[in-house]
Amino acid sequence: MNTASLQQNITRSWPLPFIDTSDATVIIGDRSLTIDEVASVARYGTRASLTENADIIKGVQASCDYINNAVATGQPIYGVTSGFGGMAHVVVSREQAAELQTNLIWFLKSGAGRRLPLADVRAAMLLRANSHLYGASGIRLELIQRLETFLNAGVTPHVYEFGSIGASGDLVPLSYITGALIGLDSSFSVDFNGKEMDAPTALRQLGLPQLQLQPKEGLAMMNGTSVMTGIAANCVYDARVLLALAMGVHALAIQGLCGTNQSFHPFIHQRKPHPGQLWTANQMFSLLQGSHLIRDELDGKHEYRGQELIQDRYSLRCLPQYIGPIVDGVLQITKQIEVEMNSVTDNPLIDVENQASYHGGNFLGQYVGMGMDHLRYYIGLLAKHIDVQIALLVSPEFSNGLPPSLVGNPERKVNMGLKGLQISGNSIMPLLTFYGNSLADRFPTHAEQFNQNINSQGYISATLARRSLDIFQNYLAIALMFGVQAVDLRTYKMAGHYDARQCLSPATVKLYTAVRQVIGQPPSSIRPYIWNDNEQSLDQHIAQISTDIATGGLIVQAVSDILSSLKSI
Ligand SMILES: N[C@@H](Cc1ccc(C(F)(F)F)cc1)C(=O)O
Repeated sequence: MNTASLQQNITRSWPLPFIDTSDATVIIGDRSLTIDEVASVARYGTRASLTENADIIKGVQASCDYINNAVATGQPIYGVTSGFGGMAHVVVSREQAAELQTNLIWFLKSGAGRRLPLADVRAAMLLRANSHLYGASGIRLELIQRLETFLNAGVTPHVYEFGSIGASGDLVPLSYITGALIGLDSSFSVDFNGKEMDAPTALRQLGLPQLQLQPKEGLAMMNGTSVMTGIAANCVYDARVLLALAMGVHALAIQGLCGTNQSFHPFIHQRKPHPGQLWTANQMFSLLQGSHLIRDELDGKHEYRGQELIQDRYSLRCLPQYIGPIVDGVLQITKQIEVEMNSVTDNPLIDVENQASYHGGNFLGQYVGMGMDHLRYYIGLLAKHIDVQIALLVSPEFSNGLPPSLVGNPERKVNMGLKGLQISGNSIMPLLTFYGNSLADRFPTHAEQFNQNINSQGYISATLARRSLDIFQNYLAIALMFGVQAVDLRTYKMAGHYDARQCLSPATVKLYTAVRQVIGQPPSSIRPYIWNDNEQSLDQHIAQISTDIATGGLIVQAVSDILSSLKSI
């Protein structure tokens, strides 16, 4: 497929510098998928192939045989020989069993708003196929193969951003995927490698016939959490990258503030050994190692420093205790999303071995809803912490001697330094904590004739997480600019020149240099990043850094060690 055009059309594309996608194929069905694999197929066009394992394929067929037999013998099974939801008492005849499934697509075709990013729809298709290969859904291999064909050919159905309450999974969003997959009608449309077209035309171009749904197949396709889980998987991937970057930002800020490394001493953290706290302290310890800009007090010394406090303020000293629970929380979400990705999420489920089917509710997306609620909450907390580090940096009372608002050249009296940049950041931080509000607890209790009277709102929660991550990316760009200017000015105070590379810890030189490179302003010993206010456009720098982060560029690569270590906790 033409991945270049796919990437252009993905609203936000994040190349994956840490995944080797060269001649890789993600096999679906043999074993559990990982978040990296989902992101790799969804964003970068890595091939996805259905397993060839004969037992799995037999299982899929056996679940269809079970359904066909149940219909032929007139057994009462929800959604196969009955109406849907709050109308599940209606008996549907054998003759109408197929029509019931196609009709499901039609009445669910009620999405609203903008379109979902293509990468999220691709993740959803991959996960739907994965779920169906467990052989508990009663759906033909031929339909599952269509998901594979669409993915590998770069054909992505258009899906709306509104429509799911995350209860019967994502009924409305999945109706668009199903309608396109079978070529139901020209009102279903797709992106075909960057070209918009109606679904029947896309099928013709793929050389595929339109398909009639058979009993249970519509329900199997639409009754599930795959869309919200696909969005969530992409979001978790991004959140881990941004968490690693936030650690890099703090390491620059601590050096800019001439903080101590004593607060990260292993002795302290081994006595309160939460995994996230230990990881954070250990990372910060390494990130500051070898720095000439900090107070190196690992030997336990601490001295009076005039008007400066004998120990650092909480945003520095308690950093591991503050970020630790966020790290633990992100890891917990990662695990839960991975379980959801590798689950069968429809209803009823068919137990081929015992020739039985069970009515249940695996489609309820509460793990995703709560997970994405928490993810946004954690992003808000991370942003708030960075906001206070910036506030310390610009205030001479708290910055250990940096100029007010980090003005570069104090001789030019009209220079006001980074005031505007701080205000811009201050406009973003409250939005991120606002996005940290929960949605899962605000469900409509009366949904669908009181049948779906508890629901997760997981789909919208996941789309909000996507938005929050996009905003956070801009915020981190601003924070990095503060970090770079602060370490330049600190270098001047400590060493009499502005080239921070000579004084920073080796682990943060990489990040510092990457930012300088991205904004096209190499480090210099004779001037800091910002000397006079009128010598650069800060908004352009924010945009350049944000784009680099969004595309997994130099800046993200500069924190790859932190990211890998996060994945191995
Ligand atoms: N998740 C439900 C299936 C279901 C429920 C409702 C509707 C609709 F569209 F009528 F509202 C469709 C499918 C169940 O398995 O119990």
